[in-house]
Amino acid sequence: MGEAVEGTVTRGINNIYTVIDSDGTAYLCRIKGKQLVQAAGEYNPIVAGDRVLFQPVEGSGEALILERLERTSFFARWNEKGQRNQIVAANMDIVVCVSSVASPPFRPRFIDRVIACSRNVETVIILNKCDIAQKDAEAERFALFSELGYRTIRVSAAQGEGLDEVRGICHGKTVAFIGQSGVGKSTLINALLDGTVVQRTGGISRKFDRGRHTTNYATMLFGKDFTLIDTPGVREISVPHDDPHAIEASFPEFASYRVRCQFEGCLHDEEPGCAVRDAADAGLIHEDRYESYLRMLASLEERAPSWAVRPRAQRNRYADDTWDKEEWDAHEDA
Ligand SMILES: Nc1nc2c(ncn2[C@@H]2O[C@H](COP(=O)(O)OP(=O)(O)OP(=O)(O)O)[C@@H](O)[C@H]2O)c(=O)[nH]1
Ligand SMILES: [Zn+2]
Repeated sequence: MGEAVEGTVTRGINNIYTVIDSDGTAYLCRIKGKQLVQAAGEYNPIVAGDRVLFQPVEGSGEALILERLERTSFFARWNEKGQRNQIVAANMDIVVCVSSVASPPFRPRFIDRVIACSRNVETVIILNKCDIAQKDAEAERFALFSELGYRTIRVSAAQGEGLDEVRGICHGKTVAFIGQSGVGKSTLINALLDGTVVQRTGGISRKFDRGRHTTNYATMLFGKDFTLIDTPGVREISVPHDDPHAIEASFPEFASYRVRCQFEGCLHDEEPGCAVRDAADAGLIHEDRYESYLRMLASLEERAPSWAVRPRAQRNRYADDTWDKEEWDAHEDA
């Protein structure tokens, strides 16, 4: 066994992970002892972008992963089938949400959810297929994102419009691309890489790559001066089950009102004296954004697994002022 070294996971397929070391040498890895202490009870222990400590088996090109290092950021979603939170990619500098003017139809609430699933990382919003005419109401809802402080870029991947601006934000960064199926994410990524993808995974990983898996897992791709994490296109996205306040944090327009809510820890639904709801009623917060927020909150309620703290239960605790931090922590640990 060689010495343990740090590396970056470029992808994982069926418990076989490709990890590159600081020289760019690729190793095929399994997890030592089948389970990582850091990942007990998680849907998937390691994803593209993870930093790991691994131990090469000399001369074999293979290695064992010993430890997952702490993530600086991640993209998480609720996996309906697995009934668990699923980390899709980790340690990215930017999440790019790719949406489209049409086919599939523009869905701003999908974008809202992508923002809520992006943890500790900036979300940049791309509107693709701008060669197709957009309805005024949809253009206005899209423009709202930049008014709220998000970077937005209008592109046509097919016609090459806006790509330089996308390259500009990717420069020197690791950028994860998330999008609904059909928005043109692959077309966009191919255009960005423009045939310049630096193949760093080596030939060895191909023997494990049976093709059909490739679109089900996130994969790191190396461009000339940026790194992309391509993620599978999805039809739906649900926010992860964790502290409901994490969702609220993805609505920056609530910030100036929430401090005036009657209850500390208000989730801005039916609580008495909610300043956020009042602001939405008065048209100071865009009604569709508020509705989008309420739906995310409701999804935590309706689809909550047994271990999750339900927002309503939490609100009731606030309301009668018997909120118990220790109880919350116990749920979190379970
Ligand atoms: N009009 C127009 N069509 C585009 C544009 N970009 C992509 N398309 C088309 O949209 C369709 C879907 O493109 P893909 O790149 O395969 O979409 P995707 O998001 O990778 O889809 P998944 O593989 O399902 O995740 C294709 O028919 C593309 O030709 C664009 O800028 N304008
Ligand atoms: Zn409130």
